[in-house]
Amino acid sequence: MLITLEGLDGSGKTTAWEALHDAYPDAVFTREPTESWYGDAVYRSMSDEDADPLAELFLFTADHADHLSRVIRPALEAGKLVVSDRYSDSRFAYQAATLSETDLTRPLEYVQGIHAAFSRPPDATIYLDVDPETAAARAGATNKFERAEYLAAVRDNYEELIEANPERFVRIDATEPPEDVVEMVERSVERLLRERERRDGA
Ligand SMILES: Nc1ncnc2c1ncn2[C@@H]1O[C@H](COP(=O)(O)OP(=O)(O)OP(=O)(O)O)[C@@H](O)[C@H]1O
Ligand SMILES: Cc1cn([C@H]2C[C@H](O)[C@@H](COP(=O)(O)O)O2)c(=O)[nH]c1=O
Repeated sequence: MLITLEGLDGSGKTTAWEALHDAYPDAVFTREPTESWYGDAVYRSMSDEDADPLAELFLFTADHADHLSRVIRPALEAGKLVVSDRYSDSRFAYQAATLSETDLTRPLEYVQGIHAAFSRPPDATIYLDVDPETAAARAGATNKFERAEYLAAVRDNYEELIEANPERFVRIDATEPPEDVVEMVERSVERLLRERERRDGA
């Protein structure tokens, strides 16, 4: 089963992802951008204020393709639980926001269309919901995406994704204290695994 953690920068994904390690020692914990050379290229693009948005989308997408073939698909084929800190929804939400400043029409559909041909959608996605101002303040503007105005557009895209796939997303109020957010995430994962077991056994 593939569970992803999504949300704005600073929403607390990594805090929750780390907390889950103890509860699920046999699971595969992974993240995007990855630590491969494709991931390095992504970080290089993120540090360039003038990076071409379309070129940047394809760097992120190349990193995802490598992540899928090297980590995600083998782990799922081995029957593992996989928990990924960011995954394809990050591209849909972030790069669609970046591409909205170009001539490309319907960027959200465009980015989803690129993935449809080769990606593997998550079975469930935990969305840590936080307002853009809190997100930007927590994240500390360490990259060009961590600005409240841009994050507001990213959040609108996440909302569109949730509206289109309500059964896949679990929304958690990430403005609550960290220990409460972690507990809500842990309970959600427990419930998702129980439901999965019930479905598989039926
Ligand atoms: N619920 C919370 N309330 C207040 N601060 C929090 C909360 N969750 C996380 N933080 C703090 O916000 C900062 C970012 O947290 P974290 O790295 O977990 O977020 P993230 O979603 O993974 O961010 P990014 O996408 O930028 O990596 C950290 O300093 C963390 O301690
Ligand atoms: C996977 C992915 C990530 N991003 C952005 C979102 C964040 O600003 C950074 C990743 O930073 P982190 O602190 O290491 O989580 O990258 C993106 O724009 N598109 C993506 O697909």
